[in-house]
Formats: sequence, structure tokens, C-alpha cells
Amino acid sequence: MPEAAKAAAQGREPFGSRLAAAMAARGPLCVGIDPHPGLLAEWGLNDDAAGLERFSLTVVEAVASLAAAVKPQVALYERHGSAGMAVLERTLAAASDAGVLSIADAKRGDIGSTMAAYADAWLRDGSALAADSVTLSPYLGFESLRPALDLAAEHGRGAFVLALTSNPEGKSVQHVGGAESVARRIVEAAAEENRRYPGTMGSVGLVVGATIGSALEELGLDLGAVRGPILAPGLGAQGATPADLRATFGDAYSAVLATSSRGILAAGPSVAGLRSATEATRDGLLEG
Ligand SMILES: O=c1ccn([C@@H]2O[C@H](COP(=O)(O)O)[C@@H](O)[C@H]2O)c(=O)[nH]1
Repeated sequence: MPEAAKAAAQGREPFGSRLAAAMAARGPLCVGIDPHPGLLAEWGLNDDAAGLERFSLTVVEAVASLAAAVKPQVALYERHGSAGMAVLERTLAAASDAGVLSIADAKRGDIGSTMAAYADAWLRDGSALAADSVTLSPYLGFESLRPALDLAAEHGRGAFVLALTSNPEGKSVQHVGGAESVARRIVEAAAEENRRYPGTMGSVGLVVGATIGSALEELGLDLGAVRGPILAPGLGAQGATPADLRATFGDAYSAVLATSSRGILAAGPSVAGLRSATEATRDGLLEG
């Protein structure tokens, strides 16, 4: 049975279609949920599971109707051990209840047999950690991600594969090869993967930083050919502006889901403050 039909049989449209609809309705912004110790302190919360929960649920409540997606940063829950992971489970459930798509920023990647276990955790129906999509690291080879790519397709969920990350050190691996760069391999593999999805947007996206400047041009990469969403971190706290995003992505800008965490979260803990920062960021992305 084709993937779209399988996912629909389970009552869920493919992730790419659901994200495209959310971006059309609410704009191209994802709000990152990054409960850094410093932010918890600024919000008057303890650096413990209770503080983490108050922080996370406040963000979901504030932004669910304004953002196309939320992106909890898994590391910041993991540092609280099992209690933190339980908060992450409740945060993902709250996002789902509030009707906003979730991207678990877990950056998982492993050999195929263990990748299947990661896929079960983040993408299988019934898993307490199941999110609408998950970030994946292709350092063990794009094809090592196969269990996650297939399970995502089967369950109407999605994946964002790291291609050109927003940190300056990323170049030392991702640009290697010049015209035949490592990043090109990832971009081409994602494009191939999205052939299994009909419609305008496939369910396999890429992570491409808003801070990469002219790298797409230098490496000769055409993100339009991917037919998938481009998750672009780096807006706000890492210095990128909406104008930078437009200049960096050019014709592919319509597929860009910009994500900002600290730049918006600094406006908390008031729900009104978070909402107004989210609206301002989103409006900046929508303005020509
Ligand atoms: O290339 C990447 C991939 C992921 N991230 C993640 O996005 C957020 C950015 O947070 P800000 O506070 O808006 O800087 C964070 O969770 C990173 O792990 C990234 O920045 N770059």
C-alpha cells in the first residue's frame, strides 16, 4: 500500500501535508522549547522537573495557536534524568492536545538495528515519546536512518535530517568534498526519499541553519528539489534575521520553517509576553 494510504488508514495525513497546512494557516515559525537552566532562573523557576514542567506547558499554552510547530530540545529534558523525560512525554502530549505539531529535537542516528529502537521511541504510535517528527543525524550514513524513515512514513510522522547545521564547526564535515560535498549527499538522499510522498511537501525535511550565509551557492545546492520542509535554526539568539533567511534560502524560502528558542523564550514567563514575541517573530518572517 502506498505510504500516504497507509498513514491515512491510521487516521493521520502524512507529516509533510500536515506541516504544509500548518505553515499556510499560521506562518513559517517553529518555537523551540529549550528549558536552559539560565532561562528557568529568569522565569523564577527551579532547575528541577517541576520547573521544567511549568516552563514547557507555559510555552505550549502560549504559542500553540500561533506557531506551525514546537520543538522541544531533548537534551534539556535528558539532563533531569527519568523525571525530565516524563516531563517531555507530557509536553509532547500537551502539544498534541493543543493541536500544534511537534518536532522532537533528539538528533538521533545509529546503525540500523539500534536505529530501529530509536524509531520506535520517537515515531511509533503508542510510544509515550512519540512526536510528529524527530531530528536525525546522518553521520552513520543516510541509509542507516532507514528504520526511522520507514516508520515515519507508515505512521504519518516525519523526520528532519541534519544537512548544514547552524554552528560554525559544522562546515568542517558538511562542506567536505566541495561540489560533491557531504551535504550534497544528504540533500540528494532526502530528495529521493520524498519521491514516495505525493503532494507539494514530502515528510522528510532537512535541517539547514539560518546562519550558513552563502553556503548553498558555494556548494551548488538546490533545496527546491528536495520537496521537503527546511527546518532553519539560528534565528534570534544565534544572530540570524528574517532578511538573512530570505537571502540565504532564495527560491526555497517557501519551504523554510524557521525555528527560534531563546529569542522567544526570553519574553517569558508571562503568556502575553511569549505570545507577543511569537507574533512579532512570525510577522517578521511573513513580511516581504
Ligand atoms: O543546526 C542546528 C540544529 C539544531 N539546533 C537547535 O535549535 C535550537 C536553537 O536554539 P536558539 O536558542 O534559537 O539558538 C537548539 O535547540 C539547538 O540545539 C541548532 O541551533 N542548530
